[in-house]
Amino acid sequence: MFLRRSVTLAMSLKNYSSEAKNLVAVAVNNQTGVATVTLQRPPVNSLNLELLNELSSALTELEEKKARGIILKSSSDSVFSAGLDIHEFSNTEEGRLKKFWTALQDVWIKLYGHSAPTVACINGHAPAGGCLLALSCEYRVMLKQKTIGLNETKLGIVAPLWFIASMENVIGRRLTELSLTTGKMYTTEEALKIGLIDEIAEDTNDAVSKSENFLKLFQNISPFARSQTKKFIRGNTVQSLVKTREADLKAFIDDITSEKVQKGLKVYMESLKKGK
Ligand SMILES: CCCCC/C=C\C/C=C\CC/C=C/CC(=O)SCCNC(=O)CCNC(=O)[C@H](O)C(C)(C)COP(=O)(O)OP(=O)(O)OC[C@H]1O[C@@H](n2cnc3c(N)ncnc32)[C@H](O)[C@@H]1OP(=O)(O)O
Repeated sequence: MFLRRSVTLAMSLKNYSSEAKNLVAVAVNNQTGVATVTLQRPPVNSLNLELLNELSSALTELEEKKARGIILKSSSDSVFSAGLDIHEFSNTEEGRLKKFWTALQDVWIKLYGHSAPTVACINGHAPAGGCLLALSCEYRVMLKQKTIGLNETKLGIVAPLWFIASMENVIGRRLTELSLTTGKMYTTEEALKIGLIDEIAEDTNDAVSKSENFLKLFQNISPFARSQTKKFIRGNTVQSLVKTREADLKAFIDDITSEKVQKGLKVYMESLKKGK
């Protein structure tokens, strides 16, 4: 059993916030060193700039404090995350769109390449950016009767290459192509069948317990050997974004601010409201 450093043990329960509201809560189990990171932005945990900034800070701190595992979950049993907050796409505040996309890039780079083993406890629906967060983890446990997928084409937008790579590295190129071009949302049972998720859970307690069981696999593995191996496997995917961040940001801003995409998003948001 490899012991954790005492500095990690000092970290118990902490909320991260740049505002009065806490959109991400982090609780570390002092016995195991496993951190549970909970997204808590009702009603649907849509990812806005503030939430992404908090998540990014939490991931940095868990890297510095050498967390022994990370479980990413939602405070709601209905939605894991509805993906990017669509209101951010029409935000006209100067520089915010740039900050928003940069924060998303930061979160993905940190989560995808984190030294700690990571599990997505998908205790709710996980469309688009919600699916991206889950795909960035090493293992996925999902509640039954939910949905998951990269549905960007349904909104008339194009998933960037790093979204595609995240999916392709889990389910392979052929299924990724089919899934993304059709904007397919998979049910939990379908997702298990194609390997998009690893386990199905009855409820959130069961999902957390299954996530913890996955992390126990590493109890007797050297953290250095494990994280270095992960780096070898994931390094190229992370670097492909790190090296092209500016071009990726420009492509996002050009695409999302185009008249055609803005019109499509407006129609999509209206259809979401009508769906009630
Ligand atoms: C050409 C070269 C291009 C190069 C490429 C470069 C860049 C590409 C450009 C852009 C890429 C951008 C990538 C985007 C990824 C995303 O994540 S986009 C977001 C996609 N998300 C969705 O489609 C999810 C939509 N939501 C739902 O399906 C449902 O809400 C739900 C999650 C299944 C939950 O259902 P439930 O019934 O519980 O809740 P409601 O539907 O009633 O929703 C409650 C409330 O929340 C609002 N809402 C839902 N989702 C979002 C969201 N994503 N953002 C903001 N707001 C959201 C919904 O409208 C309701 O609001 P209310 O009516 O005011 O109560």
